[in-house]
Amino acid sequence: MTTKKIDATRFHGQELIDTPLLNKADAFSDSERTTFRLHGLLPPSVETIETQLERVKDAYQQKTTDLERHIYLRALQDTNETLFYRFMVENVTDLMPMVYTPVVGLGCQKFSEIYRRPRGLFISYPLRDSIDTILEAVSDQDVRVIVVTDGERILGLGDQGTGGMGIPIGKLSLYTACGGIAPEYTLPITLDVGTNNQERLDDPLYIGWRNRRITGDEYVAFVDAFVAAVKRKWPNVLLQFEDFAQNHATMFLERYRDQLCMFNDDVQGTASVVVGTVLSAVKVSGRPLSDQRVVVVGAGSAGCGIAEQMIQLMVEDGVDPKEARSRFYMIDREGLVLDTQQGLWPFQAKLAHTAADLAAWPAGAVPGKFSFLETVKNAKPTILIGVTGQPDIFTQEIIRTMAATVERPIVFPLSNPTNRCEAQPADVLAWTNGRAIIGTGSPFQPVPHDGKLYPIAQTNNAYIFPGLGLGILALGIPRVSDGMFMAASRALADANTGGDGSVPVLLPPLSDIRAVSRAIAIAVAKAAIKDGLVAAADDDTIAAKVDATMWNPEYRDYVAA
Ligand SMILES: NC(=O)C1=CN([C@@H]2O[C@H](COP(=O)(O)OP(=O)(O)OC[C@H]3O[C@@H](n4cnc5c(N)ncnc54)[C@H](O)[C@@H]3O)[C@@H](O)[C@H]2O)C=CC1
Ligand SMILES: CC(=O)C(=O)O
Ligand SMILES: [Mg+2]
Repeated sequence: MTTKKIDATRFHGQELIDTPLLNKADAFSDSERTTFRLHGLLPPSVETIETQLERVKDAYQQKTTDLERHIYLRALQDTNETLFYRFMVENVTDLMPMVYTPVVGLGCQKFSEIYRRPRGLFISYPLRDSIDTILEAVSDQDVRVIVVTDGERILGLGDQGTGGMGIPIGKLSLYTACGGIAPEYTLPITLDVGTNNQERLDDPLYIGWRNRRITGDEYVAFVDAFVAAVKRKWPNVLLQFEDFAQNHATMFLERYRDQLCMFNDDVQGTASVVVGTVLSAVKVSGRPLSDQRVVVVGAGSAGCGIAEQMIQLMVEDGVDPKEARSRFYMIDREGLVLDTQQGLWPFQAKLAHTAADLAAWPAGAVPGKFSFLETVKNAKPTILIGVTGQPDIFTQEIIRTMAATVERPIVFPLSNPTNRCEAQPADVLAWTNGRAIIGTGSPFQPVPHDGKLYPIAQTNNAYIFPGLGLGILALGIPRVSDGMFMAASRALADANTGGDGSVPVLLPPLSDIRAVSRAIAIAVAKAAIKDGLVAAADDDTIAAKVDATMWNPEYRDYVAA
């Protein structure tokens, strides 16, 4: 039995109904209607949330396109958050694709067109001297988690300018639906520094700052000013960077990670979910981790983050650090990343191969280079990961070449949304006669093959950040360490039951995501204690703090403040 919570509010009448965090619509009780002067503003029937949900389900089922479903859910969120989250939590597998990838991608592309009412903060460059004042606009709110983007690399869809706001809103919806973080703690922010997307600039409906992106020192100074203002206003907040362009993601991570409680989801959250899923895939493959060779296609934020955490995993498994690094082959637009390549970012250079490493390989078609296919032929990877945003680059030839030398190829085309995925799971399974062990970034239906149904593991950072955030908030962890991500990966792998073994099952079902997030939160808390970030606590205390932090979407009784 849940205890009914009582909240005090100073809002009355229409203002109370118009506040999505507090609104209960016609579920306000008779006495609340009297206290808050709601009689007459609502029809006489007093309903339960269950009855309201029936109406929501009916309305949702009337929608005929995914974009309409997205708009409907966003409108519900902007009207009655408790009801929205109840609907989400009870139907997470079906609804997550509508508020998150893949449909949020379209939501970002059409953000200005479908814009209804504001949510979160838009901090535009022309207002750069007023950031503190802008943050004051939400000073009523107890902000504990911020997701911030500048909209430059939205999923695999490139620069969406202010439309990128769909991503912080979607990510924070998952913090609540999947991780149990109270919605009142969450704040989406878009840093509007312009856009280089000409279609957006030419669109009369575009709601952003109609300017090309500011760059260089001006841009960095603006982000610095934003982070400094956040620290002043909410010194203990968790700040998640999301969908920044490659040249900024790792740079800001290094710049701020010791200054406040922050992380970059595309670099670290992605690496963490990949490591968690790889741990399960390696079990299925029957080949020990120490014996795996990995080709990562897309040497960007996600790709290099994944490689670094996987190297760490191998090292923890007993492989010599240099040897572990040598097992990774990063492919970018020019083929295999080599140390002779001009213009590598430092995080790419650390993963580059030297000519000496590859002395045994026959020369490539282009002297001094190795194409993706040539690398697959020579390196004989057991694991292939795609994070390029380029659809279909895992061709039949690539997959068949890989599968010729490995019994159970582990193939993870991880780019989002669905139309940016590097390969169709059904093709990969067909090309490998059902031998491939597959993970994708966006959801795919299970694939029928040879009389069996193969589930496709949604290897998305959404399995990690809600639980990570829950652990951080529950214990008041002040910084985010690498150890916390590794603990999250291992907790994710531990939460996987593996099914009956007839087909690869790499991740627990999304329907269990709140329990998974709880387990991740506890593991993250223990890692933070181990890393000396917070005071020691026993297991029961940690679990109790995590449970006490988890918010459930149920109506509270209100009393006047
Ligand atoms: N499944 C998940 O949880 C996540 C998936 N992703 C996906 O990964 C993709 C990349 O994200 P980031 O690494 O942040 O972007 P990024 O821009 O930092 O990196 C992408 C890299 O791919 C390279 N690339 C582009 N075309 C290529 C080609 N044909 N061959 C080889 N390399 C090529 C680019 O040069 C760049 O270095 C996006 O589509 C994103 O949706 C990102 C984060 C999480
Ligand atoms: C999932 C995610 O963070 C991305 O595709 O960017
Ligand atoms: Mg992202």
